[in-house]
Amino acid sequence: MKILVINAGSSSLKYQLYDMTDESVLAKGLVERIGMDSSIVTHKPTGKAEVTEVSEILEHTTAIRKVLGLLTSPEHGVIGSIDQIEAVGHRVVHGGEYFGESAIVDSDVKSKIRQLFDLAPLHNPASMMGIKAAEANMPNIPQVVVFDTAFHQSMPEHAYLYAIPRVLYKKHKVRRYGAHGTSHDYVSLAAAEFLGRNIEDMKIITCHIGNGASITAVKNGRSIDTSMGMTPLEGLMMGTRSGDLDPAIVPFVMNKEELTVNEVNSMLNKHSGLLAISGISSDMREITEGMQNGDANSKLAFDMYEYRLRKYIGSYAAVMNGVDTIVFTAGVGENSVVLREKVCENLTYLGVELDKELNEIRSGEPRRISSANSKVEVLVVPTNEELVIARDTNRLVKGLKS
Ligand SMILES: Nc1ncnc2c1ncn2[C@@H]1O[C@H](COP(=O)(O)OP(=O)(O)O)[C@@H](O)[C@H]1O
Ligand SMILES: CC(=O)OP(=O)(O)O
Ligand SMILES: [Mg+2]
Repeated sequence: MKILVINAGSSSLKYQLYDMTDESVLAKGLVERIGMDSSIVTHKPTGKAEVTEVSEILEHTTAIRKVLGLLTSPEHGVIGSIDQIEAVGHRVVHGGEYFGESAIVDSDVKSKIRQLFDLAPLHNPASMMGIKAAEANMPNIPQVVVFDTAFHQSMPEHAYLYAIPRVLYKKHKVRRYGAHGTSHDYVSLAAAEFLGRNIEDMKIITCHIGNGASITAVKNGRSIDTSMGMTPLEGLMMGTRSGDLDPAIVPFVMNKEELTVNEVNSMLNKHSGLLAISGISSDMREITEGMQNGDANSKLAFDMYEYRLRKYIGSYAAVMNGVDTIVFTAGVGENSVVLREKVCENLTYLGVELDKELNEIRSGEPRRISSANSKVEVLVVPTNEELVIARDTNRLVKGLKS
């Protein structure tokens, strides 16, 4: 079965086409700047040259039409016709309390995703645009949704409730949901597999640190706490998001700076984090470079990012009464040698001992970076959210057919 996986953002659309007979990727790519003056399409067909095109793409339906055109084009394509795509799998960030697992899209599922717009105003409307665009272009094939929040539905009440009037949970479902669950689930299982251990007996801390960043305590294979909250703003410091802050700062700043709700939301989501502190960039590569060139603001941004990550690792060791495995994943976690080194340097109290040479090895495979004497296994496990989405889509669509 050939499955198209779509991860739609408000102005971007990432895609991967899988052949599920061997889980190979036939092509992948990205449409950026949808709705802006010039959109950029980058298409990477396996075994053929990469193409970049600049064109005007005003909305997601056109973006998908463009992608389908590239996938079937004689020059850059990898399939003869759109009919070869048998299903589409979508990443949806927020599934609220409705979805503990993936689902086949129908009108009820769409209505629930829409009801969650309020809880994830930056993410769910974009997912819905992706779903609608896929339906418009491929009306006769099943669509599956895979939720970032699903893996975290196992959190106990004492971890997911906020200490605010309970009526807010009853009336508006204000609680912690977490995100990146597809990734935390995948890398924790891959870590257990790599170590040849049963995940049921493990205490794992998974650090998914990319553009968005979150950390999860995975005990006996289940998420028992995670740093993202009702929305993907809480927790770690991120590229452009503040992460944790005193909630009293919000009304204070709104008042002093005469900001609207939208403005303060935008400040915390898009103009904070590494970008705000460094004044240079949200990208950890540029921060590291700045730090190495002696830029004090880049160093401060790096130090704050690392410090906050280490605080969470300590607190999740506390909530699980110990930790046997720490996993680094996503853009920063998989690539930043220096961040992993700085974090581990200060975890010796847990029995962590980093092997600096192993830490410097670059590879796309799961690997150990702790020494043989370390009491805690420290691993780098490349994440693959798209593959999980393709697998879930495959499983659900096969179920539909049988
Ligand atoms: N070699 C590297 N060193 C440090 N950071 C890196 C490196 N390569 C990528 N990154 C970081 O990874 C981030 C992107 O992570 P990724 O998981 O791809 O994000 P997302 O999926 O949220 O867009 C970039 O913003 C960059 O900061
Ligand atoms: C939920 C979230 O933060 O997603 P991303 O890392 O893709 O921004
Ligand atoms: Mg990501």
